[in-house]
Amino acid sequence: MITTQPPLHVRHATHPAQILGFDTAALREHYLVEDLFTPDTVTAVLTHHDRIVLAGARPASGPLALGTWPELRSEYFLERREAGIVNVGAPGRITVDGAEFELTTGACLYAGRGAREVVFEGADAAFYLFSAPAHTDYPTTLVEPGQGNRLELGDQQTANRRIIDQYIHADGVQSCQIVLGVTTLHSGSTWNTMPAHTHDRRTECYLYFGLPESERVVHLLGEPEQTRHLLVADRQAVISPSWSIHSGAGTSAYSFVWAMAGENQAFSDMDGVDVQDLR
Ligand SMILES: O=C[C@H](O)[C@@H](O)CC(=O)C(=O)O
Ligand SMILES: [Zn+2]
Repeated sequence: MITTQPPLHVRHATHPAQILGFDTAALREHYLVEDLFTPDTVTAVLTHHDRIVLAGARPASGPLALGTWPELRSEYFLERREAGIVNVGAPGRITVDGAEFELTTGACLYAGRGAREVVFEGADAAFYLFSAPAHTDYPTTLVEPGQGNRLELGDQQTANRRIIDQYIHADGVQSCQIVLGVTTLHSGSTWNTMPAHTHDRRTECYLYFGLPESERVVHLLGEPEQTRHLLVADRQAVISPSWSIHSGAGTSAYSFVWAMAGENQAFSDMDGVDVQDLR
């Protein structure tokens, strides 16, 4: 069993006034998460925005165990936390306290508070984990790709035709805080989440995947009236504080895992912004 785990990268929360003075490097340092998927390693970032932990696990040459980090002051990672995990690589397996779950590409596993041992397997699997503090235990549950609640949004005319699969949400797999799903763009569409929105009660993170290596997503962030952008590659994540829009246009079609945590789980609790009001 491999348990390679570099130190937890801790990122402090930021105020919307700060982003106005950030140059490209500072924007990337605060909001972009690169290099989550190092072979035989669990890599993690803690953001103080809603105390979310983002992690990547790549069990390349054997089973890889999820450990904890000293900053969490916990005996094991899920002692006071829950996690939503999506496989963004080739099929693999996750074993949670002895129970085995096979995850095909795009499958989602909810691991509830109290699960002591989480082990990842699959030479070409790549597991993306989104975790938030939890106040009670909910059962560990697998959702096959496309088996959540499916929404068809957007239009080919506005280049934003996309499928939103909701997996962990109020009417689906139960959780304390996490709301999570996968959005997939139809071929020829480029825009996600346009018209854009904020939701002051939750932090949201996107993990882009299925994007060819030579392509990029131009991801918009910041307050709606003063936006900034990041150029994002495959398997990179973006942290959007509650005050930030989160929307992107790819140079080709792509998918992304969107996941939120905070005050409520109401998916429709968003403050929409008209396209012409963005700056
Ligand atoms: O709060 C919800 C999230 O931003 C995403 O679900 C939006 C999304 O996937 C999309 O519109 O493409
Ligand atoms: Zn959102």
